[in-house]
Parts: sequence; C-alpha cells; structure tokens
Amino acid sequence: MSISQPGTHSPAPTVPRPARTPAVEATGLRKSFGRLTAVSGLDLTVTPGEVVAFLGPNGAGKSTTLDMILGLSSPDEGRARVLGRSPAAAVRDGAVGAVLQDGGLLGDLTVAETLRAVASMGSGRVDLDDLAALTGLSEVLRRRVSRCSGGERQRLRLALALMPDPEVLVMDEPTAGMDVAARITFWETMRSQTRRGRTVLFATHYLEEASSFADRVVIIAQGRVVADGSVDDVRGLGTGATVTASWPGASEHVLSTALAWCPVSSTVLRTVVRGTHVEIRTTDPDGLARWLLTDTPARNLGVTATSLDEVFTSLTSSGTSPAPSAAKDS
Ligand SMILES: Nc1ncnc2c1ncn2[C@@H]1O[C@H](COP(=O)(O)OP(=O)(O)OP(=O)(O)O)[C@@H](O)[C@H]1O
Repeated sequence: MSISQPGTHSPAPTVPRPARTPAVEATGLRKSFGRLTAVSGLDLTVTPGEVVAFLGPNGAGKSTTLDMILGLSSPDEGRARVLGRSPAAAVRDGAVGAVLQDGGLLGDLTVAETLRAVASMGSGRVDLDDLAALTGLSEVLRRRVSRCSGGERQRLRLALALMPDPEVLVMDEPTAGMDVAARITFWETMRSQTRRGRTVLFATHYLEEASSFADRVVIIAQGRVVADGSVDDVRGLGTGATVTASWPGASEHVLSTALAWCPVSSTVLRTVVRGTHVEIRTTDPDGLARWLLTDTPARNLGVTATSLDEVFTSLTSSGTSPAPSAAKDS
C-alpha cells in the first residue's frame, strides 16, 4: 500500500521504523548441574504481545530456562534479555512478573494481607480490589493462605505477579494441580490479560492448554528446542493422518495384498486391522481414501489429523532424561 501526501502525488518518504525490542530474547542458553546438561544451547525470541507455550516432558529443561529468563539463575553460557534489559533489571523495573510453581506464600497471612503486604513493598501499580476481582479472589480475601485450595493459591500468585502491571508475564506450569474448572477460570483471566497486549510465556505439560491458549508453541526436549511454530505448524510436523474404514473380510494379508496395487502405497506409514476395522496412517489421506472407496470394499471412511499428543510424543520420545554432559563438573 502506498500513501500520498495531501497536495502531492509523490509517495510519502519512507521513515524507517525501529525494530521492536523482543519481549524475551534467549541466545545460546546453556546450563549444567554437575554432569547433567539441563539446557543445551537454547535460542528463543518472543515478540511483544505474543502468547507462547513452552512444552516439554519432565526434566526437559523448562523450569531451568524460565529461571534464567527471570534472572533467578545465571546461564553457564549464552544470555537472556527481557525487553532489552538484563532479567534482573526487568524484574526490578516491574517489567516482568512471574508465576512460579512453588513461589513462597506465607500460610498464616490471609489473601488480603498477602496482597497488601506485597503492595506495600512498592511494586503495586494497580488497585487491589480490581486485582482481586480480576483474579477471582474477591470471595476469599479473608481466607488464610494455608486454607486456600491449590487453584486459589495459584490465582494469588498470579495476582502478585500482575501487581506491578508487567509487560511480560512468565509462568511455570501455572495450572499444575488445578481441576478442570479451576483451569478454565484461570485461562479466562489470562485471556483478558493477553487481550491488553501483555506478553505471556508459560510452561505447561498440557497440550490442549497450549493449543487453546497460545499463539505459538515451543517444544523442548533434553534442553533443546525441537519444534517452534503455531499450533497448526507444530501439528503439521506430525506425519500424516489416519484413515479408518470398515472392510468386510479384512485381514492383515488381505490389506497388504490390496496395498500392493494401491497407487499411493508409498505414503502408508502404518496399518492396523481389528476384525473388519482398518486403520491406515498415511501422508496422503485424500489419495488413500480415494483408492479405498474406488478399488476396495472399504466403506464408512473416517480421517483424523495427527493429534498434538502424537506429535509431542514423537518429537520428544528420543529419551526424556537430559543428556549427561562431559563438559563440566560443578
Ligand atoms: N538445582 C538443580 N540441581 C541439580 N539438577 C537440577 C537442578 N535443577 C534442575 N535440575 C535437573 O535439570 C533437569 C531439567 O530440570 P527442569 O526442572 O528444568 O525440567 P522441566 O522441563 O521444568 O521438568 P518438569 O516438567 O518436570 O518440571 C532435570 O533433570 C532436573 O533434575
């Protein structure tokens, strides 16, 4: 699109726009614990306003990475920046808020006392009643933290993280231990936050949570990024789709003999036959379905896309424990 200035027909001069400073930028992050390499050369850039899910199996290095991004630990190599600043400076300026798995709360204080205590330390930029309403804490303000449910405590941690009105919110498995209803409420609150343009980076084990809430999914395994893209991009990494059909008289032998004549047989990845039920995993579901309907007795076809769970398992299944590092002993 070109824009003309009033009274002229010449195009407006192009004013170079400064590149946006990434909300989070991790470059070559590496962290070992003794011989164990927890994070192994990880690069990650999150642009402002993006909602990024950080997924990986147990021990993949998610918490270790988030800790370095928050300045809670230092990388052995590489560096992390938040809004162009060191993590420590970003935390000090209230530019980043964190919801951590076991962030300390004092059990003897009530929810209201906790909010007031933290606000009095000077980081509060928002009205506490509004904050309590936003995070669904209004009804439990007088409850002692030790009596709060796991979900209520997480919402309290979220309220504390939002107190300085941070541009970037980093959350480590924020809904761990919550039941389905609490999880839905939590993400509804988060949606209102991201609509305001807040950047969110969160670690989770729940693929559905990632796919329904994030713009982008970054999957890590053994301290490295193994997939990075939109939910659809990541799903697309899965090999193919499964075509199901009922096939009277089917058997492994009948199917493999028929497939020898199938024009797209080279796209078949796996077959399963159970009675008359046939399942064929293929990279060309349309071609295979066409063949089944025209050249075989198969009927009642169904096609299912590869699920995110399947992609996740195949991307991260080459061992879930971090690689031992010969590099250092600490
Ligand atoms: N302080 C530490 N000392 C020694 N080993 C550690 C330390 N912190 C983490 N690790 C190890 O580093 C690896 C990565 O741990 P991390 O907590 O980052 O994984 P994660 O992806 O967050 O796992 P989970 O999903 O189970 O929380 C694990 O093997 C863990 O035991």
